[in-house]
Amino acid sequence: MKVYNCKSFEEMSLLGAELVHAEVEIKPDLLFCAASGSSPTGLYQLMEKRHLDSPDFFEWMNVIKLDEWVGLNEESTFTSEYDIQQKLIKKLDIKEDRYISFAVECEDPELECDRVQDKIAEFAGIDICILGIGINGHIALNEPAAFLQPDCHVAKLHSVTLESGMIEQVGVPLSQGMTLGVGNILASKMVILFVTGKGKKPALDKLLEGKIRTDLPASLLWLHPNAHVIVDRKSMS
Ligand SMILES: O=C1O[C@H](COP(=O)(O)O)[C@@H](O)[C@H](O)[C@H]1O
Repeated sequence: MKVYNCKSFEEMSLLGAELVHAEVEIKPDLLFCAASGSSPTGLYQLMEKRHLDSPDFFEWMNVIKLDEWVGLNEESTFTSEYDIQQKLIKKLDIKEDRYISFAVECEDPELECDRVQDKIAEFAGIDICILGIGINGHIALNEPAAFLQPDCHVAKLHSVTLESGMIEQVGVPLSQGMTLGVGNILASKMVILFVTGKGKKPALDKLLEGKIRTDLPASLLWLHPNAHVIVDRKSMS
């Protein structure tokens, strides 16, 4: 795992964009896993800029959504779907047949996770996995626990996640999410974790201890040969 200390959110995002763009140049039809939330926002803006400069740069890229809340409806602006559609899919003109996504409204979330797991297998895995870190050290919705799950699964949300600002605004009680598992993340050819935002310093400090622990799911990235942890130091103070 390689750790980069950046002076600002902008520097962090620029470094992430350099890594992503270099991979897309080599493999234009790669499978890109997109996290929702605020951490990758700068990266997505730089990808949009690249798309505006070279409209065919992302033409063959495939995208998969990292996670989704269970219990929201398609009209909600709090879904990961809404976030990723607005920041990435629409901005890069990603075609529907190049986008894999946990459906927001599904009768059986477990079956939906199986469907997404099969889709990943069809692609022989993810090429680039973009992650943010939760205040409690979660990656995607793999929450701190005694055991972590390798494949796509329905996750019970941790109390710290439930207390996060966004969930409190949703207005409906949430308790679960659909998420890629830690096996899907670790099997990705490249992982980029953005560490930025208020309240993330304790999780970062624990991560940098270098111990692999299931109560800090991000620490599993120490096992990955091509994981890039990009820290916005300004937001850590
Ligand atoms: O709960 C979640 O949090 C992380 C981090 O969110 P951010 O807004 O601080 O970037 C996010 O990456 C993850 O997808 C989401 O499920």
